[in-house]
Amino acid sequence: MVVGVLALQGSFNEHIAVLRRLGVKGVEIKKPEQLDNVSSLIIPGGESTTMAKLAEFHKLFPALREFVKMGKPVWGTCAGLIFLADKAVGQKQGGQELVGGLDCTVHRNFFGSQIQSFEADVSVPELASKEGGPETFRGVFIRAPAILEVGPEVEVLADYLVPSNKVLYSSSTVEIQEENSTPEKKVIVAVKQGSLLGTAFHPELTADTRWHSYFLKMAGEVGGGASSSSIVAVGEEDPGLNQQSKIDLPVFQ
Ligand SMILES: NC(=O)CC[C@H](N)C(=O)O
Repeated sequence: MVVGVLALQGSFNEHIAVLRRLGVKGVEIKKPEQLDNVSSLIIPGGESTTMAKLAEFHKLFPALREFVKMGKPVWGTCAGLIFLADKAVGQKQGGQELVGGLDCTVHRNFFGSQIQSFEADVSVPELASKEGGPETFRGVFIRAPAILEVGPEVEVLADYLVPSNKVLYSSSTVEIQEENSTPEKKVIVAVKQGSLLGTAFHPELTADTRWHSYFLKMAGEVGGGASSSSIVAVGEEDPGLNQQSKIDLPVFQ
């Protein structure tokens, strides 16, 4: 099984490294025609406005939209999630082009600016039921988006209770605070809609490979390309992963 990883900008190398650890080849996608050689795609985190400009320059948008429309599995992480959303708010002036397909509205910098990036455990019941392991996942949120609204077809896979000490100060989030009288707010940070998966955080920056494994199974079901034996289950065959709860950010190895 070969998984495409959009390699215009951002953490594509880290995704390819995780795939390698799971015994799966990840190939860089930089041009529209390269999408013909893969049956699933990861759109990494990075900076969505820059990524959109590069995608436009390389004439990738029509091919990416076609890929999504054909029902091929696509996973967007962070900026990738923004790319996949039907609607994004908090965009730079003039907005930015989106691939779309995922029936949701995201706030581009929901948690504030770069220095308000953080790590937190998010609740992941569906992931734990499919992949085993703990009911929480260590989310690395780097100037992360959040999902504000989802359509009826969208399954919520993870949410995060924003604690009161993380009340946000940046101008991009002021309107969110004003709308809510209580400072605590449960926000959606991972969703699935058919063959589309979106996470607001960066699973490729942790040692826990369950989201990758989950996506590979989605890709296998649609493309018939992944046998479950080609996917290393977390905590089973890789002894290093038994220590995953102790490892926060070793990441790119
Ligand atoms: N880590 C990320 O991918 C950050 C995404 C960023 N908020 C954006 O607008 O693109």
